[in-house]
Amino acid sequence: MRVPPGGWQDCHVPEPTWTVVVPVKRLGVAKSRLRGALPGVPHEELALALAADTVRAVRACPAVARVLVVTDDPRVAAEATAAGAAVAPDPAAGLNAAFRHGAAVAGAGAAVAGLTADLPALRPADLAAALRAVPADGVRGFVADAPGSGTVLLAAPPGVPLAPRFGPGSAAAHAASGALPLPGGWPTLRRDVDTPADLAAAARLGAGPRTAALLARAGGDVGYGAGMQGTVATYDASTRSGVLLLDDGTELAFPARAFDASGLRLLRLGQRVRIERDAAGEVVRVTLPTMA
Ligand SMILES: Nc1nc2c(ncn2[C@@H]2O[C@H](COP(=O)(O)OP(=O)(O)OP(=O)(O)O)[C@@H](O)[C@H]2O)c(=O)[nH]1
Ligand SMILES: C=C(OP(=O)(O)O)C(=O)O
Repeated sequence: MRVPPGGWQDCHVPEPTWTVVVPVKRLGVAKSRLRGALPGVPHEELALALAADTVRAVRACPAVARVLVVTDDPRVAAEATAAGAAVAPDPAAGLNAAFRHGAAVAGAGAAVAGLTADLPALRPADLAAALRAVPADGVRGFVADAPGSGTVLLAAPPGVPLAPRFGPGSAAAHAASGALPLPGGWPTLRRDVDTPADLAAAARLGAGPRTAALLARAGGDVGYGAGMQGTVATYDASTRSGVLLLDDGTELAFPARAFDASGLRLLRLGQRVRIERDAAGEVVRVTLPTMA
């Protein structure tokens, strides 16, 4: 038997090649639950790194023919283009509209998968295995996130509308709409990053280079904001709540219980404070930097 010109790999039946749609919010409003997760790192840098690592892994996935980033953010668009992805404008009507628009740009005959842009530990092999597990018989497949309630991937074979139902409780919504939950482990695919605790989990799995560089810049720890500082922008003594201004210029609301936990009797506007947050990103304590 003669070896084909490209070697024996030329004998493989070509696998379906997917167009992967990756929507990314404007960086200033993206990933709000992660604000302050990495002390000393501007929030937009972190949101950009999460998306850049996600897109990089998708580009490196052998089952993927094309990556389409749906965004209105100029920095995200520039990075996506440099990474070899196509960019489509955000219809500015929410996440599902962004997915639908990406699927429409991909074309009716394409195999289209929608993927969230917050998967910094994603390995191309996990994504390839999930895409290969999508049945070819007209049924959509989806992959739930690690907690099980959300969705990280929704994939529709050619000719099947993507019909995305992302948002709170999306795993149940996708199942109810007839999509099959894909059963693999794929830990780096399921590890979406919404909170500081998720970021720490992604770091343990092995974050991509952009996110890893920011983790290193922050000293290697996701501190849940411990050690983070800011100033008091507003304080309402009647509700004991207010808004803090972080050093990167972003605002963070704090509830009464965070003030109550401080033992302070009042806060002054412009006062410098130390901020402690829990693993979900909520402010749990506001103290003076001099307090133990
Ligand atoms: N293009 C686009 N992307 C979106 C939109 N809403 C959410 N996304 C992206 O969808 C992915 C999953 O959304 P979420 O996990 O809720 O992220 P998020 O809304 O940035 O984060 P939070 O502010 O913490 O809720 C993220 O990668 C977002 O960038 C939207 O309206 N347009
Ligand atoms: C939008 C979603 O993401 P998250 O729950 O991560 O915000 C979703 O799971 O559908």
